[in-house]
Amino acid sequence: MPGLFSPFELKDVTLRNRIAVPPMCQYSAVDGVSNDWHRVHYNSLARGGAGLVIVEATAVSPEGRITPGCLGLWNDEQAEKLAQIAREIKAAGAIPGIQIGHAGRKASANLPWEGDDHIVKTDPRSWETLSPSAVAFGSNLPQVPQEMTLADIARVRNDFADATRRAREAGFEWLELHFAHGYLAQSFFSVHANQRQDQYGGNAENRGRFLLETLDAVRHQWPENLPLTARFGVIEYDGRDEETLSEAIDLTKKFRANGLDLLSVSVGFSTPDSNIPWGPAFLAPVAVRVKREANIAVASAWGIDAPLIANQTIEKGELDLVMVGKAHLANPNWTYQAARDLKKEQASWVLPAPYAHWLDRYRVSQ
Ligand SMILES: Cc1cc2c(cc1C)N(C[C@H](O)[C@H](O)[C@H](O)COP(=O)(O)O)c1[nH]c(=O)[nH]c(=O)c1N2
Ligand SMILES: CC(=O)[C@H]1CCCN(Cc2ccccc2)C1
Repeated sequence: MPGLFSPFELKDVTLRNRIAVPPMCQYSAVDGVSNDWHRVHYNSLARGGAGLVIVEATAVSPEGRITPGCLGLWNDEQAEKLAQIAREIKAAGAIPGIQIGHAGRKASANLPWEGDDHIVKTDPRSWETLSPSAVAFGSNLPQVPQEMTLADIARVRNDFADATRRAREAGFEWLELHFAHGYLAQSFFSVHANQRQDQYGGNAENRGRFLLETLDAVRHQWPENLPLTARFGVIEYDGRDEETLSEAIDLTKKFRANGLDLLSVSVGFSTPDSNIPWGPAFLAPVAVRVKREANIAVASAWGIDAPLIANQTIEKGELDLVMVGKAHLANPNWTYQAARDLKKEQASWVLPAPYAHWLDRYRVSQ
């Protein structure tokens, strides 16, 4: 059986295969509440056969959203609606995951297809953004954020803990902290964004403090028997990569010692002046290095959407989980297609009976 279709056990959770749908914002919420768009979207992905479906970046507070269309988990109405999605993902045979985060200085932005830039301050939809320091990201996100006070830091940390409790009560079985992509937690770790002089800034230990403290607050709310994971930007492609990677691996070892079960390895996106080597599976070698040096289970994404390559990364023991993003937007049944490409004929292994029964028996086309 191809490694890609072998089960994956982590704590008390077993994924039916090594394929995950990573979080992908839908920018379709109102006041952070999910609706039928999200229900149909996540149901179709779960029915497509992936082992794990992670609900998109869900903000721990209103100002933590990237755009006004982002999901939130700061109130009970949002949690109730998301609970239905968690139930439906599970009913389709996938594990329901959710990513929680805070957008930091990248918040208060227009939808990607409506500019992907900061909402002008005179627009009533805009809000003040927060970050470790009053340093703007730049480029399409020029707004200078407010430097967080120690009280702000404590509040946001508690928001993460509250959102974790709601995620658990909503029935999610896999939690991913958004510590990547230039958002708030990544900004604390970033030398570009964090110029604080207090215990949250300066050396790598201080720049990792917010992430570790948040992990600790979350761990006390999340069940010991369910996977607690984080997506973390371990490299910026900003000319400082060896240092960033080394610091990131050290911090990942601390994450693991403090209860993290898996790291979803990603890019920092902390500066517009980066030189990302876009290409098929470009990040896989970095993920392998994190896995080996930090000795933690890893998932990775970024162009790992050719079944043969995806299968290879699992069979060579490089990755534990492959995250297939945009390819799932093009084809929610990507997992079934991968099973066919890898000559794993039994569709019933990846599709629900109403589809698989007929595909197993009466497929006339190739
Ligand atoms: C529309 C959309 C929306 C999102 C994303 C991407 C896209 C295309 N990505 C990144 C995504 O999870 C994945 O890491 C990248 O797309 C790279 O993987 P692929 O090359 O697409 O398989 C993303 N990542 C994340 O950690 N949280 C998120 O909510 C989102 N949202
Ligand atoms: C929320 C989040 O992490 C997402 C939002 C959309 C852009 N994502 C990052 C991305 C950059 C380039 C291509 C695809 C994805 C990050």
